[in-house]
Amino acid sequence: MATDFKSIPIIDISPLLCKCNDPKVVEDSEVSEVVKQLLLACKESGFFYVKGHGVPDSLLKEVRDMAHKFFDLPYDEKIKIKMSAATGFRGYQGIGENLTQGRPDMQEAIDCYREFKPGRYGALGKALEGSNKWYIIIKALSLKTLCGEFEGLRAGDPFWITRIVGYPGISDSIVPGLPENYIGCGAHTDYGLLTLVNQDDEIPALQVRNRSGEWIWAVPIPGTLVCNICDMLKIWSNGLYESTLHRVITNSPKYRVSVTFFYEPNFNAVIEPLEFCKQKVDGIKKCERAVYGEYLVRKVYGNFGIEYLMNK
Ligand SMILES: O=C(O)CCC(=O)C(=O)O
Ligand SMILES: [Fe+2]
Repeated sequence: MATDFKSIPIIDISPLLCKCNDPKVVEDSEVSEVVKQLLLACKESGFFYVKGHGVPDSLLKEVRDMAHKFFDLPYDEKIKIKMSAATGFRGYQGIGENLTQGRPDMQEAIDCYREFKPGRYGALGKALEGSNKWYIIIKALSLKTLCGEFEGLRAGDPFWITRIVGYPGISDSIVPGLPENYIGCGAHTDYGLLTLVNQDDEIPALQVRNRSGEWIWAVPIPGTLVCNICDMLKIWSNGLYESTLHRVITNSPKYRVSVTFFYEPNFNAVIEPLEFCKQKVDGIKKCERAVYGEYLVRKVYGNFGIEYLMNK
């Protein structure tokens, strides 16, 4: 359970980046300090900003600018990369097509998933077979270089998802009958391990819920990425780390974009609380096991209303 945090910490991870290949990294006091801050954030709120991450500001902005350009296109252009069950749920979805807990979100988006050979993940993986579309995806995945060294080396075969999301400003909205503060994305937790959010400057929209139920703003801080712990990492840590509810509120007339990179476990990974995390609470198992791919596919079907997609 998250604590009653009132703000989200900003953590400068540059010592970790500089020294991660140093054989004496575990003895380094600067690195220990970063690890201490990360541990605290993972336990207290499950959210933190990172700075000193090594992704140039200009690249983060270029990706957001490209997203704005795409969403500015006429609808007929955008649906040229339309998402459906037939595209492996990859591509463009219009405003209100994404559902959170059955309710339409006031957003449009492009979804991309790691590409893999048809058949690689058997019957379960079939739902997500397809190829990603459009150039921005390549750019958005520049963020992936951050995680690149994990692939094949440390994490084995991680899955990933990228969402490029556009939230129309209040007055621009083409959807009639909206409430005053409308929901760009309903309250949810993320599915995999770690999320990195590259959000537009100057438009507060992302909110994170603390234990008392208060919504704490994750206001944009230029040059930072917002990071949050996701469901699979919560299970692995036996609930030591929090996968915290968050949502996106639109109360600005400005169009906002966010580009989110979700770093995930292997598609077939069976996720169970790690032994040493159970030992911290007298061996008690606090989270149920999950198979990541099953969990993801169930969520994807839930988000888009499978009958709706099958009939399109
Ligand atoms: O737009 C944002 O700031 C975050 C979106 C989000 O929470 C998500 O896509 O999972
Ligand atoms: Fe999220």
